[in-house]
Amino acid sequence: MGIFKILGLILFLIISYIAFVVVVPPLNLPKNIPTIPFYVIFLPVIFPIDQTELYDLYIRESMEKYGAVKIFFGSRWNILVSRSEYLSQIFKDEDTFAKSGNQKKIPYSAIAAYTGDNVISAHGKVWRDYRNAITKGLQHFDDAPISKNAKLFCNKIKERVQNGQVSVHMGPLSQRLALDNISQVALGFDFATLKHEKNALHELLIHIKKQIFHPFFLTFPFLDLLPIPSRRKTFRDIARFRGLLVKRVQDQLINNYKFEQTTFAASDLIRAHNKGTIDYKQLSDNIVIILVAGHENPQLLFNTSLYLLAKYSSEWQERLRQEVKNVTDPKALADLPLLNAFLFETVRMYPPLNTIINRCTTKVCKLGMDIVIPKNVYVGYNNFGTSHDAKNWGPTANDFEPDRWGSDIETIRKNWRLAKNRCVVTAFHGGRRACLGEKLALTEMRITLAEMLNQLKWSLDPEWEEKFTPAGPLCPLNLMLRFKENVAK
Ligand code: HEM
Repeated sequence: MGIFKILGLILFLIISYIAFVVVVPPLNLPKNIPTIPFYVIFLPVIFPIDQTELYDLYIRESMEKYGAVKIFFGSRWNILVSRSEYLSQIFKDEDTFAKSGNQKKIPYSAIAAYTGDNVISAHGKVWRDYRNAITKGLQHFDDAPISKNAKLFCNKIKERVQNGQVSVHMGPLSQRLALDNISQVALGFDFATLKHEKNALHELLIHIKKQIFHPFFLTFPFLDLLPIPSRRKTFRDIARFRGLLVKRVQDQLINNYKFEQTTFAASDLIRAHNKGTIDYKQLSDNIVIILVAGHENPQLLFNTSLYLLAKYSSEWQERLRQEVKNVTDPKALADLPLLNAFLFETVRMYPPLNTIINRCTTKVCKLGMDIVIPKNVYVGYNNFGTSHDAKNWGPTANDFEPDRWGSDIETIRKNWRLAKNRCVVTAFHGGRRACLGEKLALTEMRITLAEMLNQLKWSLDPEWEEKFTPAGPLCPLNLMLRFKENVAK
């Protein structure tokens, strides 16, 4: 056999192997749940379809019938769950469905280099050490910077309106707001992107995020193992960003010992580092994750809230405007029925983190009564599926109806707690691993939306195509809004 024939045969075998691994789930995965065809996950790359449409067309029926499906994602076959009973089991049985984030799943990838080993993805004692360090700072915080930033944010929009800008692209502006909020509330320094249009750290962040969340490398992370020059540069840029970020915290809190007198989450992390509970890399990883989770997730929810208030402007924007107009104490916003029902419904309709696959089975186990899952299988959850399932939410599951939460604040709060406890809204996870930033994120929403409702009126730009993101975080895609000043204050 000639050399070309041998090479051809080897190539054929490699391609067949890859095709077999991608096209067909491993034979040991449970047979009694459906398989979503492997190509489904690639459709948004080829066609203009968003993830809510993708879910409705290709996943919903199987998911609602069986509560779990097999799905190809991140170079492997996973089990994706949306039935509340299964979620409740996964959230409770931490030891069997152990957290296994990117640092374990794809340690060689750019995304793992970015966020490292942190409180969201760690497991066991390491996780407890991280969580103990940051809980207090994220639960008890000063909301004054949020109010100040909300005013700066409104001024930025007004400037654009006064300069004749017809519509505003909300993504970049809301990222500035979210970065300034989390850096001032939890990390003890000011990112200052609202004050300074040009901001080197912000520009570097935008640049590396584009590289990290490149759909191709996210789908095939093993490509990060190859010596591709542009990807090597991405790794260097990530290291530079992390170094600069930690230096900002260091200059602001460590070098002048300010961490000793402050209660920022970052101050507690520094104390844990000084006591030897965590090492320098763990300190850096957790500073990075506070910035990442602490700005991206509220930014998504904020954009979705603005979108829904624009879409239902005559009803919801006006009702909320009336409700907030005489409230002067930001803390009192937490007691307003309409504002809170609106926010809970927004989270239900469009959970900012839609699909999360970061748990790995530590042994052969049973999900529910009869889905047998082998060891070392990644299991994730689909928040959109859970909160749009008629079994959980009745025939109006797909409709935006804030009134479903109740009409007085006690009932609304009770229903929110119940929805989380019953795992029919899992947007903030639940149980021991529940999101530590829920209170902070909702405070940001209330304060900023109230400020905006008082100062501005907005509508959807008629040119904007009403679509959500194709994959990953869920929010309106490239949202464009038109603003005018609220003169009848
Ligand atoms: C709308 C905003 C937010 C949403 C929807 C959200 C959602 C979530 C979700 C789904 C998880 C669990 C992730 C998983 O299963 O692996 C989580 C965990 C976490 N979130 Fe958030 N989050 C938000 C805002 C924030 C903010 C502002 C912070 C502040 C830093 C934050 C900090 C955390 C932390 C520390 C955890 C890990 C908790 C643990 O495992 O012990 N989140 N969040």
